[in-house]
Amino acid sequence: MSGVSTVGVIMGSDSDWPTMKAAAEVLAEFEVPYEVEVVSAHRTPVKMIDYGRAAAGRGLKVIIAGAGGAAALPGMVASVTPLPVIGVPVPLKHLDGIDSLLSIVQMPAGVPVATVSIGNARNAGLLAVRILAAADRALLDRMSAYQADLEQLVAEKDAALRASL
Ligand SMILES: Nc1c(C(=O)O)ncn1[C@@H]1O[C@H](COP(=O)(O)O)[C@@H](O)[C@H]1O
Repeated sequence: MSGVSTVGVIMGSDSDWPTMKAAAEVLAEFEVPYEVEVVSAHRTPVKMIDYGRAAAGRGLKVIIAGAGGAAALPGMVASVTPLPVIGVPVPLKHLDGIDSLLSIVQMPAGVPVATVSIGNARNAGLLAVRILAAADRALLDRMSAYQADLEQLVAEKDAALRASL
């Protein structure tokens, strides 16, 4: 992951990585340069503000931010960067991620954070690719091919299911 990254994947704790790595995997699949870093609004507030303020200037185009529990990170980062931020609610032992989901999705007007479903970091990666693809014809074509593959996969599973009846 050397050179200029296009997507920043950040998370409140290293313990979020088992959930968040799915976002990194998608970015790798689509050959989108990305970086990964632990940044916490609660535990490392100065680092979080520095990261958010510097992100666009460093060449990042999208930030994916995952956090569990009282998930301030996605919204706080969104407040200090003009870049699109995608929040991933990370499910923890208590409350199953509902707390995180509500923390991320209930942003005040003026500071948007795109929110994916609980634990669905793969969709965060795919959404980041779509945002980038809006201004990148080659990436747009790859996203269309991915969608066609998905459709094909469902058709094959449907055929296999009906053949087993
Ligand atoms: N929600 C936040 C923030 C934040 O929003 O700034 N910083 C850490 N955390 C979350 O705390 C949980 C437990 O962290 P530990 O496993 O390190 O105790 C993690 O899911 C993390 O995202």
